[in-house]
Amino acid sequence: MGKFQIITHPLIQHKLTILRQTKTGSKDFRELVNEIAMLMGYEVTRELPLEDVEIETPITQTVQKRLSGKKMAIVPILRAGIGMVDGFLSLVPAAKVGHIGMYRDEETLKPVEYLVKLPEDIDQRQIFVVDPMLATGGSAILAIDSLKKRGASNIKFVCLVSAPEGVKALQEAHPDIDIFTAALDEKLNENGYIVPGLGDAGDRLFGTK
Ligand SMILES: O=P(O)(O)OC[C@H]1O[C@H](OP(=O)(O)OP(=O)(O)O)[C@H](O)[C@@H]1O
Ligand SMILES: O=c1cc[nH]c(=O)[nH]1
Ligand SMILES: [Mg+2]
Repeated sequence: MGKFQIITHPLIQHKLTILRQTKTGSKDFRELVNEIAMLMGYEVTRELPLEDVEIETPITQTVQKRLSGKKMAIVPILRAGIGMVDGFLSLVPAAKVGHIGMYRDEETLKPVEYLVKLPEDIDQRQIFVVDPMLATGGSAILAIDSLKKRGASNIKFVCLVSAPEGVKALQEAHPDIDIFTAALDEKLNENGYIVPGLGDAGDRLFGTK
C-alpha cells in the first residue's frame, strides 16, 4: 500500500484556514492555493533520489549532491488543479506539465474526461497529479487510470482537502500510489461536497458559478 500523509506544517494549516473561509475572494484564494502547493511540493519531493557529482568551487574540487533518477511531470486535473501548478513549478522549474480535463456530473457525481494532453515520455517520468479536492475520489481514480493506460507507473497524488470516502476509494483503486493531503476532513454531504471543506475549488479559483 502506498503512503497516506497529512502534511501538518503550521504555515500550511494557517493558510488553509484562510482559504476555507467564504469571505476569501478569488485573488487571495488563487495566491493561497499557489503558496500551499509550493509548501506541499517541498514535502512531497523529500524522497527524490540524489547522486554524487564532482564539482569545482573557487577553493577546491569536491563531491556534492544533485538530483538523479526520473525526470518529473506535474499533471493537474482541470480546472482546479491548474491553481497548484505554479507552486510546484517554482520548486521544479524543469518539470513538464501534462493536463487531464475532467468534471463531475452534478447528478451522478461521476467524473467525465474531456481532455488528456501529456508529455510523450510520460511513462518514464515521476508524476505528481495535483488537484485541490479529493471528494468521492472518482476524478483522481479516473485521472490515474488514464495515466496508467499510457504507461505511467510512478505516480503521487497531491491535494489540499480530502474526504475519508475519497481516500478509501483511491487507495482501493490504486494501492500503489502515495497520497498527500493538507487536511483530512470529516465527510461528504448529500451533494458530494467535502464538509467542512472550502466549497467548489474551481469556481472559487476562477470566479465562476
Ligand atoms: O473526488 P471527486 O468526487 O471526483 O471530486 C473532486 C473533483 O471535483 C472538483 O472538480 P470539478 O468537477 O468541480 O471540476 P472543475 O475543477 O472544473 O471545477 C475537484 O477539483 C476535483 O477534480
Ligand atoms: O467539496 C468539493 C468537492 C468536489 N469538488 C470541489 O471543488 N469541492
Ligand atoms: Mg468545480
